[in-house]
Amino acid sequence: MEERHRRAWEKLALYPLTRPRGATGRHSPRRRARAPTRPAPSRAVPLSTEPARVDADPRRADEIARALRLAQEGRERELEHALRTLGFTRRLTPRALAYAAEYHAMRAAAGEHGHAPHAGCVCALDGALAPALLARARAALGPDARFWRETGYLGSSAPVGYFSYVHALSAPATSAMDELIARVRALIMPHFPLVSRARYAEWWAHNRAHGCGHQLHFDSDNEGDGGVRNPIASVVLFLSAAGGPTLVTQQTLASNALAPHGWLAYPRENRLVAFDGRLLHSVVPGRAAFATDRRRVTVMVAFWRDIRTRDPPSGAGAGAGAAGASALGPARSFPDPRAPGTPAWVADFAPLGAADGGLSDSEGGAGCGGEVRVAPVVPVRPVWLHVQPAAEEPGGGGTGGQASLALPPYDELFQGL
Ligand SMILES: O=C(O)CCC(=O)C(=O)O
Ligand SMILES: [Fe+2]
Repeated sequence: MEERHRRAWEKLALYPLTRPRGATGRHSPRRRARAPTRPAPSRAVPLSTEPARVDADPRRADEIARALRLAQEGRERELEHALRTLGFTRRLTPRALAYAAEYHAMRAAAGEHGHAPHAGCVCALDGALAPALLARARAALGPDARFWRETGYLGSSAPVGYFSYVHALSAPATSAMDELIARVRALIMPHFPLVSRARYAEWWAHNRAHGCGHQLHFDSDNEGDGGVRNPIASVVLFLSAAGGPTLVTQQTLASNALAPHGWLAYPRENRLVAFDGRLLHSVVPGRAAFATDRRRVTVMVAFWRDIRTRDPPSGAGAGAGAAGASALGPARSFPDPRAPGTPAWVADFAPLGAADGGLSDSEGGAGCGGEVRVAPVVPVRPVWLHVQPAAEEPGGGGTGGQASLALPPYDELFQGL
């Protein structure tokens, strides 16, 4: 791979985000692969089902939004033309961008063979949290939870960047988030045994409009500053069933090629999707055909053997607002509910305790009520198609060829955002 391409892909990992509004990924726009053309997403909170705009140039953003519509509607020929004009050379397969409803996607996938097995890469489980813990998680982080406004994730005119909280796994559970983390960890341990060596969990959350996606990215410590480091495993826990699926590909930062294989995991309340923390992943923008006013709310948990907690100098509060905004950032300690100045939302994370089925034993596994079931992930292969050069434009309705897997510059990939 050419060195400049390598650097662009590495920058991608320097990019963890909160993009409530923009729908980019865990990565701050200023660190995107091609910052001049992909600046900060608009601060406007997407409250509609409109796809998010992530391009600074409003005309280009409009054209990308139009291309997404073409992709979602299967208008291949117009799409190819639009993408060529925009300078994209590869595009996500219609399997992803025009994803079918989950049932149909599963049926279609079931008839195919030769997909990469997903074991060790990704797994999905339904019924992840016991009812009491799910209710607590929804009260604390559900679509209408005060967390979103108090932190400034939603409704704030001042930008709030990526922010996350770190919990030591050896410490006793003092919050519902500790209980959630213990539960999630116990559930994914059989699928990702290295998680048994994790000593910390980092969590963050997203609350997006249906049409908002999240760009392909690698989860990384401290937004990749000081070197990219991936977690052992990352988990997406759905608190609602809106928006597009999570796409996990087999590509890692060390890959010299685009991944041929990927998997789609569909949003469903209380579904957990866990994947190897090295893998490139994204959120596909929700299809207009399935539009809903409901929001796509997810809690992410990354498991780390080591991660440094990065607390601001004491005195700063833990929320947004005049005094507290500076306290938000990557890898903070979870606020102490008794500390002066702790924002009100922290109280929503009061622990359930064993009696309520929160953390019912040291593994958070037994007695949690409800049945946990393996949920489907839909294999996607190929992940990428070529945007045909003009001379080779297909006679119409072409599907584009499977893309050569040589790693192109990140910004040549059309992801619908
Ligand atoms: O919400 C999702 O499905 C995944 C989000 C994600 O990858 C992230 O926030 O790092
Ligand atoms: Fe991520």
